[in-house]
Amino acid sequence: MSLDAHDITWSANGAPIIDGITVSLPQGRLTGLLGPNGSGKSTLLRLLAGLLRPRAGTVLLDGRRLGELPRREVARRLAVVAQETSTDIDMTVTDVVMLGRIPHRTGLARVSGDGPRDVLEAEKALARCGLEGWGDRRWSTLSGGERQRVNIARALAQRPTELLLDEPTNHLDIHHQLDLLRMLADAPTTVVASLHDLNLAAQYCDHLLLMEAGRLVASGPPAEVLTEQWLERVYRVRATVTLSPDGRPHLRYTSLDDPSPAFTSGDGR
Ligand SMILES: Nc1ncnc2c1ncn2[C@@H]1O[C@H](COP(=O)(O)OP(=O)(O)OP(=O)(O)O)[C@@H](O)[C@H]1O
Repeated sequence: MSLDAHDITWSANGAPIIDGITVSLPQGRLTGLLGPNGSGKSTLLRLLAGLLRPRAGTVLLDGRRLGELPRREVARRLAVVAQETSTDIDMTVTDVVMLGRIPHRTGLARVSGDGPRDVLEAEKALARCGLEGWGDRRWSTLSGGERQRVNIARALAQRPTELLLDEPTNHLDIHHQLDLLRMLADAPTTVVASLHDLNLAAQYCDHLLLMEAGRLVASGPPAEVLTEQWLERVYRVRATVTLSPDGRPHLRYTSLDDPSPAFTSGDGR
């Protein structure tokens, strides 16, 4: 089970958005995709998911070109949780989660609807997202964070081998952010998630990818990627990095434009 990109590019209106990225997602691990606003994280996730076709280069699933695989196989294998969700659909939580089971239906089940396995997977997925008993709630009545968790349950119900999530901690309170990242870190699935909270990325991810202006500028374990030098260059922040006993970095930062006493000297204060 592997998902790789080789020298992929993508552009819009002649401007390069993804500029020659080569990447392999570590199998069964949680990879954090980092980078400032507009650096290309969502676009890279869409390319890896086959939702966009690279202008050049290839995306390979188990060594086979994504564009040449049967769509059904890709729909079973890859699950995507995108950033935006529609607010006005009139479905129950169970209906939404069951969407994740559609690629698995074959033969008669395509028309006969949910089978016992589908129901079981949906219930398990809801439970993993702390949503037991929520099946009859109407989607349109859910809060932003509740919708986010239902969408993640839909992706888990799909039982993907590769799970791609665009800012999955968006809308979630800190308790649910920690629960989600722990669950993703413990899952036997290959997971890549774009994240803006660098300390959470450091705490839970096995592997990090750091993007800047459409390019992948650093990749590796958190302690190799979240360095003071990279943070200053890519995010324009001055950081102090300390390592916790398990070797994971912990960051404290301030903007380069902020003359904070913690980071200045000789100014008489
Ligand atoms: N279809 C498009 N047409 C024009 N520009 C686009 C298109 N898609 C993306 N872009 C531009 O490409 C850049 C990368 O966008 P992308 O959404 O991938 O960034 P991101 O790293 O996910 O940002 P954020 O952290 O703000 O979500 C942005 O400058 C965006 O405006």
